[in-house]
Amino acid sequence: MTLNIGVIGTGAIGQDHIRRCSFALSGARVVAVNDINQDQAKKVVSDLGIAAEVYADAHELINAANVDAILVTSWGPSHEEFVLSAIRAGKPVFCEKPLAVTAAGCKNIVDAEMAFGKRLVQVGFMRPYDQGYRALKAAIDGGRIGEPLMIHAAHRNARVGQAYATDMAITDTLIHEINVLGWLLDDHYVSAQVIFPRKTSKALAHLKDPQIVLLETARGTRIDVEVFVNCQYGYDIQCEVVGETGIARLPEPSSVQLRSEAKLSNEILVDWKDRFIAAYDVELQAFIDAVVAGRVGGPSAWDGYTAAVTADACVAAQRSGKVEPIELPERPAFYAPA
Ligand SMILES: NC(=O)c1ccc[n+]([C@@H]2O[C@H](COP(=O)([O-])OP(=O)(O)OC[C@H]3O[C@@H](n4cnc5c(N)ncnc54)[C@H](O)[C@@H]3O)[C@@H](O)[C@H]2O)c1
Ligand SMILES: O[C@H]1[C@H](O)[C@@H](O)[C@H](O)[C@@H](O)[C@H]1O
Repeated sequence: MTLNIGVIGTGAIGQDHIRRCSFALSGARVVAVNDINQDQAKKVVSDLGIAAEVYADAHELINAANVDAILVTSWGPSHEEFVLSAIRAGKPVFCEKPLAVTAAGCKNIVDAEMAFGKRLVQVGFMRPYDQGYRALKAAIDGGRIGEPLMIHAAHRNARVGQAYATDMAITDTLIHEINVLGWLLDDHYVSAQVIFPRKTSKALAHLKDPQIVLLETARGTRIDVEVFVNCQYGYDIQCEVVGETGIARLPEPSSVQLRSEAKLSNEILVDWKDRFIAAYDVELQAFIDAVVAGRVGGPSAWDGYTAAVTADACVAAQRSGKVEPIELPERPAFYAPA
């Protein structure tokens, strides 16, 4: 069976996912697209040369008889509406992060999915599909470094645009660490604090950059994450786990090591699309395969919700300067790992 996919949002990652569903992955094709910028949606379809219908209305796309599953890749604030609409239609939906821009919005999705009675939602947290993070988790779970005590992490973007605000360092950027570090440790967060070091002159006036986020997990592991979104030099993701008997470090993406002009050097990537290209392929192929097999797996709406609750506490910590508690409700049996 070929899965017929409808895509809402044909911006940067929407185009990337349409391309991979159409040309890189197997078992699916994109038959419908929508964007509030209809000209852009039309251009994407024509540039890629795919036979997809351009819908003026996202809800019509969701309910179209020939659309089996939905990808939501529009702006964050529109995600909740489209995911709820997909659940109402009983269709599997892959939603890019964030699942919704508020914890309350994510909870609405969790409630709707539980009321439907079957998992339909996969959230686009791709890092657990990255080979490097998987190797790191295998080292931790295999007891190679003893119990994890601390994590030192960094999430650096070369630069961000005018629309990027101080709280987006949490809701748009740190959200990946919130997800992947919880998954790495199989633990959840109990408190957050945010510290603002000296501000870089490369950030726009309204943005506090860099930031250091301190997280504490239920088992007492302490995590520091440097979020630095105008670092200039590249897209750089670092993660070092300090355990009782050793240290495990996220591998660098592979690149040719050059000995040239009296220098030993490796290239650093600059674009998130390249850094996680394989992880995006694996996560979307997993979604397609699962839906074809009649189920949905991967990061769940509950994962999206708990990430949002944690992010809310971090944003509160940005504003208060204090250590903010994180209170998570018990995970419902509905979302127990398979
Ligand atoms: N997993 C990742 O690593 C990753 C990477 C990039 C972006 N994202 C997420 O993907 C989403 C999109 O990001 P992007 O970088 O592609 O942004 P973008 O601005 O390039 O594209 C967003 C698109 O959504 C469209 N849009 C906005 N509101 C809409 C609506 N109501 N209905 C239909 N279309 C609408 C816009 O016109 C635009 O074309 C964001 O939530 C972002 O956080 C995730
Ligand atoms: O939407 C993007 C994307 O999620 C990237 O992975 C992250 O590094 C950026 O900070 C964020 O703006």
